[in-house]
Amino acid sequence: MGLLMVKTANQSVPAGSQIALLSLSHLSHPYGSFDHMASPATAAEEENLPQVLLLLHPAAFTIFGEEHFTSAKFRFLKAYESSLPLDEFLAANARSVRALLVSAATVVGAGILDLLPELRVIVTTSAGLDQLDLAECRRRGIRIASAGDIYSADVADCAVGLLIDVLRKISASNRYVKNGFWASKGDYPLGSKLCLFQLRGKRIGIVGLGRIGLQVAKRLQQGFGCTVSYNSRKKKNPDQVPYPFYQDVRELAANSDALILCCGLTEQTRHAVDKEVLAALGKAGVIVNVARGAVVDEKEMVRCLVEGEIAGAGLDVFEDEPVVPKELLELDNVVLSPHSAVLTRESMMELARLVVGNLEAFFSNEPLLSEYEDD
Ligand SMILES: O=CC(=O)O
Repeated sequence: MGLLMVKTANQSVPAGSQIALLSLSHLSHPYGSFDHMASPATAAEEENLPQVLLLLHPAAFTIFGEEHFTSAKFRFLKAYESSLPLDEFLAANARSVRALLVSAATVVGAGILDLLPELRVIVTTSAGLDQLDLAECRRRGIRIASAGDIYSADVADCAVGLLIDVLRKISASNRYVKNGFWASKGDYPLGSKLCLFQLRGKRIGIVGLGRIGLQVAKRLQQGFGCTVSYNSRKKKNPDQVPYPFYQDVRELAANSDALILCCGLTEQTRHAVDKEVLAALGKAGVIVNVARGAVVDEKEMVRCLVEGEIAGAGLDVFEDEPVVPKELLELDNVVLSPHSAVLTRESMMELARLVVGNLEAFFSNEPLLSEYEDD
């Protein structure tokens, strides 16, 4: 058994016998010390450890520091260290791998799973699971451990930050001052298009009231005096979640000043925010997306922003990352971040612990720490 490391996204990846698939693209920062990690086994001991197949961007993993993922209970099988194409590597080296470590950028479909017949667990560094073929995993009895709740507060903070920035034009004003325009052109222009909006009292529509959505709701209601409504797969128990529920995203948009997208990407939520929803949100409406780019029909959203059919957008995610529609780069009513809502030093440190903890639990036949369960 073992962990297999595989390259992701635009990179070719070799395949093997014991692989954990992981794309640690969001671990590429210095995150400090990891005193919690077990001391590495000796070379001889390590040879006998189960392998975890690691499918990830090798540079990201190296920069993050492999030492943070050390365990006396497993070792990584790094597909990217092989010159073989991924499928050949997997076929030759990973057939007995039972655990796979991946990230949000590592697409795992039936093709890869076919090459890993012994695979029993996928540990992903992501909260979202849209990169995994969940139905295939279920069918094959492969368990999944995600980042669970680790990022929720950070993503909620980011969503609120993006909303405030769009309404108050913080980034745009920052550019204005730094470009020397305050001195050369006078006060920041507050014409009809560039006006600043108040956050207090705004009607917030949250799409996806899970762990992240609930934290966004709490921040905006309790901290900023906003009213909150939501759309979700199912209506929540009103005793626990008192916010008004809208079954239809279009109706939610029609009753909101800002729509904040916090849902997972599924066949049901793909392009859930379409032309009609954007029209319902209207000229004074703002979109904030910390979910997945494809939850919005991006082309339509860009058109609405350019033509002033919605007021602004705060976007951490895009349909074709890292490609960002060039029209958005010009707009002062649009604030962009590079899918970095989860990236804090603290959450990355917690993530390393969780990843190692999940894999150790798996190899010790103990319950996973953050197992995903279908509902
Ligand atoms: O977007 C990031 C994640 O799903 O973890």
